[in-house]
Amino acid sequence: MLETSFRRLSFPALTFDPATGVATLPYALDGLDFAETITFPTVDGEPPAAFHRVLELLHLVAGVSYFKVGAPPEITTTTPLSPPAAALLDAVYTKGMAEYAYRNDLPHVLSLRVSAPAAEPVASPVSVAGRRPLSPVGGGKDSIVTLEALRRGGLDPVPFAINPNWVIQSVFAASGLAPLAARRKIDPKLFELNAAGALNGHIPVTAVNSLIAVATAVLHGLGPVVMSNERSASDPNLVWNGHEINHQWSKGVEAEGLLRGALAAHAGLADAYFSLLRPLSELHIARLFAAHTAYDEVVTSCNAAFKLRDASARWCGHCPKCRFVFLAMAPFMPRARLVAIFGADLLADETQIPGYKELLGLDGHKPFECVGEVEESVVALSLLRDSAEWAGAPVVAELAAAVPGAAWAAAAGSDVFTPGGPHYVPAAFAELVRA
Ligand SMILES: CC(=O)N[C@H]1[C@@H](OP(=O)(O)OP(=O)(O)OC[C@H]2O[C@@H](n3ccc(=O)[nH]c3=O)[C@H](O)[C@@H]2O)O[C@H](CO)[C@@H](O)[C@@H]1O[C@H](C)C(=O)N[C@@H](C)C(=O)N[C@@H](CCC(=O)O)C(=O)O
Ligand SMILES: Nc1ncnc2c1ncn2[C@@H]1O[C@H](COP(=O)(O)OP(=O)(O)OP(=O)(O)O)[C@@H](O)[C@H]1O
Repeated sequence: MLETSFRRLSFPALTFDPATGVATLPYALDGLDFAETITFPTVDGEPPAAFHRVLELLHLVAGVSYFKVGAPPEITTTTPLSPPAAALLDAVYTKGMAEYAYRNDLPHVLSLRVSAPAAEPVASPVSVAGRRPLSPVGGGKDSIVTLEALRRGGLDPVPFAINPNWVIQSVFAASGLAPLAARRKIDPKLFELNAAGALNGHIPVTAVNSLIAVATAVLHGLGPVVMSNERSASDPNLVWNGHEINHQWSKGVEAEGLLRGALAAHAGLADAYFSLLRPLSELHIARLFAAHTAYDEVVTSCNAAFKLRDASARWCGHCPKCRFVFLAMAPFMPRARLVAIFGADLLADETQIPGYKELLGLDGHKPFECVGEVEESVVALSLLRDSAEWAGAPVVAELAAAVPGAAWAAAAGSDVFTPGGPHYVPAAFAELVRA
């Protein structure tokens, strides 16, 4: 039984104006019309054919924001799709929308299919691996580690962001590299509908950002888009009705493989997208970040700083991501430096204990946030328990007493500092984050 009266999401033709760089992506949810605009940094001349093909994928993927107003059972496009492109779309609307389906109790979303005419995949995709990489910057520690690794490897990366706020602009400035930026404007009608109580929820935003980044790279004749998505992004938060629910699905390795396949088959682009940090744990990335002090005054991983409205200035200090990143960085930097970065000492604040218990697997499930695995939190705590600087911090002391012996034993044998797991990092890049 469907809980929605909407029948179909469809995709009227998109347009692109090379003079202004504006792509207009229209959507129709039964009688409701929406249009999202993306303003790309312009270049002289006509864009390559591959750019239009990437825009087609972007148009279809970015429809998730409008789909979620009604969760219609039909999603229909007239754009012909080869099997790899269709596989990406099906997964984005089901696995990418799984948290939305779970929270709104809409199980039909988990088995939707995107209806499209069939197409043949591009026969011989062309590799872009040898060109300058585009390095998306999210304002947090991960993309700083990637940017600096690419720079150290002599690859001359171009930093890139969508709607860079002051945090991201400050990261650009601290890097000293010349960036590119795109503007994304969601149809304001969506916010009016949300305010009026429409269905709402999480969307796989990294899939949208990734395709905007690839389109920008193609437009500017650049090479691979090098993401900063870590190993634990692939792990689900929970299982519901037999389906994995992963808040970070479009940051995970399955989405990465599907996007690569769709870019090759639909746009003829090989090696156009990968995550440099995929083999690494969050804790490992935090250790690498500690070597870069130039970003301390600006680095911000807290999602509250990236809201479209009422964003916090930097770290809010009371969300799961703030708690996790504080814990992950603490073993690798002096306490005074960490407190200066966050503007607070979260491990001295006993009100944080219930939130830390969730991260340590002592309560509830892994929060719907970008946080590492329980094992990473336990390993970080074990390092702090043995540290002269941190062992006496009230939160460390109380948590250390609460963690059971079996968890300490698992942490002792943990592989969190051993790169591993499935990844798409090309051989030429693999050594960059080993140092
Ligand atoms: C910043 C944030 O975490 N936002 C999530 C939050 O939305 P909120 O209403 O608090 O603020 P806004 O982000 O300003 O959104 C306003 C409304 O607009 C909708 N919307 C936004 C972006 C978009 O691309 N499409 C949209 O429809 C949004 O739904 C709001 O109604 O809660 C929302 C509901 O759960 C989340 O959808 C918002 O998440 C943003 C899309 C976002 O950018 N989140 C990332 C920080 C994020 O969660 N990243 C994940 C990776 C997820 C993935 O698979 O890619 C992570 O890093 O773990
Ligand atoms: N506004 C944006 N523009 C371009 N890329 C973005 C943007 N926001 C996030 N990203 C990219 O999406 C991926 C996931 O973002 P995420 O927020 O996890 O990374 P981060 O900000 O680098 O680090 P942290 O995990 O510490 O917040 C990263 O590759 C990041 O560079």
